[in-house]
Amino acid sequence: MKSFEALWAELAEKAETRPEGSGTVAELDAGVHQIGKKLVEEAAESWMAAEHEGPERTAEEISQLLYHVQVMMLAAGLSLDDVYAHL
Ligand SMILES: N=c1c2ncn([C@@H]3O[C@H](COP(=O)(O)OP(=O)(O)OP(=O)(O)O)[C@@H](O)[C@H]3O)c2ncn1[C@@H]1O[C@H](COP(=O)(O)O)[C@@H](O)[C@H]1O
Repeated sequence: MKSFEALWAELAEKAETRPEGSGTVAELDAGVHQIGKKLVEEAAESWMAAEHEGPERTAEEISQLLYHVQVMMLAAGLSLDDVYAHL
């Protein structure tokens, strides 16, 4: 099982090393506008799953939302601490 911090470490390394075939690298190259659309889409899908589809689908959609949050953080040049400072 992967934690939020472990996923962050993995994505930050991919952003740095830009391996071939990485969806994260492709998303970062697509830019903040495209990442924002995915973020909103996954937020809406999380909401719909919570309202209509049960806990397992909701967890799946929220995991995708967390992934896109991290991609947006990378695109915005933020660190975990930059965000944690506001929690
Ligand atoms: N956790 C994720 C992750 N969550 C979501 N996504 C992406 O977000 C997309 C989800 O968008 P969609 O809603 O269109 O997907 P869908 O297939 O229609 O699924 P549903 O929403 O309908 O359930 C997926 O197809 C992936 O491209 C993710 N892409 C990658 N990761 C992890 O990130 C790491 C790095 O991945 P790469 O950069 O691709 O190597 C790996 O550990 C991956 O497991």
